[in-house]
Amino acid sequence: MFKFTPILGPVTLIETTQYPDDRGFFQELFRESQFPCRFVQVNHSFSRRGVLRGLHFQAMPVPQGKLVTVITGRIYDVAVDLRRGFKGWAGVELTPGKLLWIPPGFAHGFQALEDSHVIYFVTREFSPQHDAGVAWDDPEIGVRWPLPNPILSEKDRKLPRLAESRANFPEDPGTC
Ligand SMILES: Cc1cn([C@H]2C[C@H](O)[C@@H](COP(=O)(O)OP(=O)(O)O[C@H]3O[C@@H](C)C(=O)[C@@H](O)[C@H]3O)O2)c(=O)[nH]c1=O
Repeated sequence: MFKFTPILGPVTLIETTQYPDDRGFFQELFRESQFPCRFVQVNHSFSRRGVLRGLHFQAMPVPQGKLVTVITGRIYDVAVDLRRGFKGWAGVELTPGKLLWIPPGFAHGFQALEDSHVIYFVTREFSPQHDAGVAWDDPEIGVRWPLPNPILSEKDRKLPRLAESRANFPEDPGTC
């Protein structure tokens, strides 16, 4: 069983039913009949508390949709609407059993609120030549990150602001 809650346009929070018993619990994370997107790659990253990854997207013609969740820990997950220019952002806390669907055309980033294992299913294979992003702290976007002094990758420290990267924006990224 899944509960779908729209967060920002097509960005959707998905809550899955957990079936606890003496052993622990069972949950479905994805079922094609409930959510008809095709996923072609599954990623796993581990982040220590305070780590911030983002804001990333895959440029045209290979934009990626992402279905993100945590296996252990807690993250603040952020989607930024970059379809035909910046249209807003949304953030939601994810814990095990909660997933966020981030469609193609949105940049994605998260900050780990605890040591967290994150997994996400993506709709296109990773293409290093199309790997793109915008600065996590771009004031034009104005994401309110929960923890100060984030731990960043070298790459994320150098990402351009929106104003310098508009040419990369996905114009018509499709829905899935
Ligand atoms: C994303 C990705 C990275 N890599 C490699 C490239 C690099 O050597 C190493 C680490 O890559 P990064 O520093 O880009 O990893 P990371 O900063 O975790 O990038 C990820 O951030 C989150 C927010 C997303 O939304 C993802 O799509 C992805 O962009 O892993 C792959 O082989 N396949 C992949 O799909």
